[in-house]
Amino acid sequence: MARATVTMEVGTDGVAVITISNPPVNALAIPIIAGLKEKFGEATRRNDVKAIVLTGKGGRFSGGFDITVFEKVHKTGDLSLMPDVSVDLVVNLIEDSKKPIVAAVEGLALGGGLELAMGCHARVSAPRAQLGLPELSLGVIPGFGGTQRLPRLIGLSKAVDMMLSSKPILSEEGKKLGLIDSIVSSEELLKVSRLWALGIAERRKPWVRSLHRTDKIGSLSEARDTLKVARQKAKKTAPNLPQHQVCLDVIEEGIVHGGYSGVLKEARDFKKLVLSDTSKGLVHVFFAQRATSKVPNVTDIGLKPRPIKKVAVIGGGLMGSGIATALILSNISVVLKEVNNEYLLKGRTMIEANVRGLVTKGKLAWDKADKALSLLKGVLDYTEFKDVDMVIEAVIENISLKQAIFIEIEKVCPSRCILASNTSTIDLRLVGEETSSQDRILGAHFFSPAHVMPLLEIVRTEKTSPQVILDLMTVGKIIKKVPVVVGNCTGFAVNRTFFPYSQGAHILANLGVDVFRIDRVISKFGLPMGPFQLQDLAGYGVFIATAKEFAIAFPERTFLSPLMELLVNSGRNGKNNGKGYYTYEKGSQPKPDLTILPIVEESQRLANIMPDRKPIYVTDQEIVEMILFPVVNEACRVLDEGIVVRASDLDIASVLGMSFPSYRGGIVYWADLIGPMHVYSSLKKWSEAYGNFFKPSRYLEERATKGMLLSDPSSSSATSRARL
Ligand SMILES: C[C@H](O)CC(=O)SCCNC(=O)CCNC(=O)[C@H](O)C(C)(C)COP(=O)(O)OP(=O)(O)OC[C@H]1O[C@@H](n2cnc3c(N)ncnc32)[C@H](O)[C@@H]1OP(=O)(O)O
Repeated sequence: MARATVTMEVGTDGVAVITISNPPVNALAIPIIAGLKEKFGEATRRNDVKAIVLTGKGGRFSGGFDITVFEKVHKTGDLSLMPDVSVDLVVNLIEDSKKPIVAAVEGLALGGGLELAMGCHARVSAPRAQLGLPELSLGVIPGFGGTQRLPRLIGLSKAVDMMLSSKPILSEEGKKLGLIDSIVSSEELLKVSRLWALGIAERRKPWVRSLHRTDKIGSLSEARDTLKVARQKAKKTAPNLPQHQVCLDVIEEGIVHGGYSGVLKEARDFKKLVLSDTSKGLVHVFFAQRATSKVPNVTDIGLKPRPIKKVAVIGGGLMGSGIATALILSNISVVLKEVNNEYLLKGRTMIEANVRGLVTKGKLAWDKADKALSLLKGVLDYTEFKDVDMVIEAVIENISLKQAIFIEIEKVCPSRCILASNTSTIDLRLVGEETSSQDRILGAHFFSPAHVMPLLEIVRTEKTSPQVILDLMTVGKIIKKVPVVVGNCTGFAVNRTFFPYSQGAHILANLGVDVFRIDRVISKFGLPMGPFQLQDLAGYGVFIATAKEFAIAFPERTFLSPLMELLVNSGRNGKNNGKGYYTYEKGSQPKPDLTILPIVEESQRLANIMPDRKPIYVTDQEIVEMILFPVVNEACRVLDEGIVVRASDLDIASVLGMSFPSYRGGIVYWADLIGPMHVYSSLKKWSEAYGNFFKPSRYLEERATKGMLLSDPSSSSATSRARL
């Protein structure tokens, strides 16, 4: 591994260039911070140095403070691992330096990286550098003075927006806003930055200390109004995220009592937030997402991904058209195959609507939309398949139809072509059973809407070759998905793990708990909607079909709720026909439909699971746990069976595929934080009262009783509980 170093070279012009080197993103690791303190100290003392330029090696300024240090703090609880950077380095050694310092920015300056740059007296940037303060997405606030300097450089409103959204801007926008002083080509970056620094030393250019500026902040009352609006918005959009309100409070402190006072409060509050569960969860998700790229015996055996330029999608329904949209948006040619012109037209219309929708939302430029659509070709036969690199079959969930398609595509596609199925339920061994191409067959399980949802579950069988898995992982990344490689089983990793989610909700409803209360409690926990509203959205057909599938695979733990069929019989089909648990009218929020209550009562009568025929009493916390602990239990079985490479893959899959709140770290992480023993003993109690659906799995029982975490690798010992 390359060493983290800070170097300094002093030129004959009297400019010291201090360079951060810590590949791949020049993260500000502890040795880098120590190195910066040392070099800035030295440059300040040396008589031959007139001015200083700060830059990053390898075309990237810095990706910010080293997030692995947060991880260490989370594991140990030891805050002393956090170095004092904000005052010691950024205020004392950089901003208050007697020698001018210019940041030469290229590639990216994020978090602490941008904060260092803002402490400098000017910033020169190469084109299209990413500038941002994404700390809130890690559960903290900017901690090197960013909450104070960004508003002073670009104005309060835009600064609040950048911090609360965690989204970066490009240097071109930064120039317009005043964050960047000049944009020059990469080749000229250092030369211009040196001249700029000398220009400041010779008083030809302004010597600006950002923390002392007030001109962009406006009056106190204007600032308070802006912050009030931001607070109200954050309460609605991020109700469970304390860092949003803290960030606004810290900004306000600086506006009322001055930048330095703001910097001090920032440092204090930053340290409190680092230890929060929110930060633990979000930092875990950051690394969990990156870990999915590492698949043993696939990504570590020297294989190179093969280029995938042309993909055939079979089936232009909701999934097929979404998948085709994702591909063409990333410059991959698509042949869309349907069985007749009518269906083909429908598919094409959906794809066009997807693409135009992005344009309307301002997420895609018109010319890019046209370019993407020009990559789509509709066909009714297999002629075009002769030179495709990959096929993704996305027809209805019918085994014999899929088998027939795979026999056909094996014949017409080149022998190197990857044969993927988007099935969400069917065993992939069956899909390719009658072909002799099982080494190139795998699942490409997208989540609906496929051009929006970020997860791609890649399902391999024992026969799928590592090369084919690597190729699909690479395509997944090209089309901006997060590919997670999983094993083959009913429902694969995500649907299998979350199957008990709606089952648990139905058990509670049949035990007499109000369905609308269940939805409210689950939304408050952080899922975008409750289980019943989700059923309305997905349509009851999907629910009934998957319940049947799981009832066959896992009969001992499937609860057959009469409710769904009663709803269908009463003419309801959820959002599809505007009538479900809720009523749906265009332009307004779904409203609870109280006329379903007699239907729920009928279901309760038929299910007959209430003890003494009386509704049970549960707290809100019990509702969350009775719905989500069975999910944890199934996750344990998935781990036990080796369906995922590592526990954190299930975390990322739950966050990206099921919208489990990222700030809770994913389903397994959340359970580990609560404690496996509590999960186990609760399930055991409920299984005794309400049956096998809740029965703890062997894996959960073993881990809980041995004091291990659910995420511990099999060989870990009880001592690892101290990790959380
Ligand atoms: C006190 C301060 O205010 C607090 C902070 O600064 S907190 C940090 C703020 N910075 C961030 O949040 C940026 C986080 N990083 C990113 O968003 C992205 O990594 C990036 C945009 C910089 C680069 O993206 P990309 O090129 O796709 O590479 P990506 O795979 O994400 O990262 C490459 C490697 O660098 C690591 N990395 C990236 N940023 C890191 C950081 N700030 N600290 C430690 N490691 C980091 C990743 O974990 C990954 O490691 P791996 O190869 O072992 O898996």
